[in-house]
Amino acid sequence: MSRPLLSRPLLSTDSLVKRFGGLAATDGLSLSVAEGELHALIGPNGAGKTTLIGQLSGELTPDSGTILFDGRDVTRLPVHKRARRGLARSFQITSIFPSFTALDNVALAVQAHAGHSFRFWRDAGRDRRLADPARAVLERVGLGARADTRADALAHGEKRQLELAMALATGPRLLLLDEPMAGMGPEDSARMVELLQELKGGVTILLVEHDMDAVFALADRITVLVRGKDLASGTPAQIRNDPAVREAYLGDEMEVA
Ligand SMILES: Nc1ncnc2c1ncn2[C@@H]1O[C@H](COP(=O)(O)OP(=O)(O)OP(=O)(O)O)[C@@H](O)[C@H]1O
Repeated sequence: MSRPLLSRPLLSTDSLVKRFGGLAATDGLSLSVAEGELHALIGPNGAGKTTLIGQLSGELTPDSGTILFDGRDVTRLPVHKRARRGLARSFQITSIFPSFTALDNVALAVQAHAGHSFRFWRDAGRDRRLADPARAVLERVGLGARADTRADALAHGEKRQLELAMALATGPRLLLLDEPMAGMGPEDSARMVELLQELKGGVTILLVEHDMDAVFALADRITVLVRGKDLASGTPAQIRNDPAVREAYLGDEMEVA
């Protein structure tokens, strides 16, 4: 049974196309993400998931088609203007300042979003207007006890939690998460699933993830991308039972989901 979208989608694409030379990495894709849902995007390597996220965040410009966010056309809007409107991509670990504490890193993200022009940005964590909300976000992702630890002393899983905290600190309405479990062991993955479970509903999430157990545990809806096209979209149960999906992609992996 398909779940109707109760409201207009928070994010949608219409006939989106992105080519790299002769290859259509995004090939006429129309996708919609409803407010409040956790929508997972899966597909084999090279299916075009990262390319799509890049276009949604504004790092890549589509060749044609449109992207609507909250009813407005953002197709040509730069990254920072989309972020201002609440469309945020989780920061990559490379954007963490390694010699700063977890708190300072999050405080800087709060500051960047608030648009304050503080002069001493190295001391962002000492300004209570930044530190208080930053601490709250660190608590939310389970890093409260690590606030004063330098980022480079955090374990890999904690760094990914920190990235998530930095994205949440910008107060997004929709979070784009590109493989948040990548490189994690089973314990950290389980912790991240728990964390996303807690965030679900409060913020709309578009999740790209290869970990099928995580995807099927978390997603309200799943879109399967193959060669830049939407092979199938639906609830986890619909996707699990879709013969075209099983044939084209999931095969045996579905047995464990
Ligand atoms: N900058 C680029 N220049 C040329 N080709 C690219 C570029 N970025 C991506 N591609 C190609 O576009 C296709 C889609 O790549 P993309 O990284 O979006 O897939 P993906 O689904 O994210 O894959 P993976 O699961 O392996 O991360 C691939 O064939 C890839 O080689």
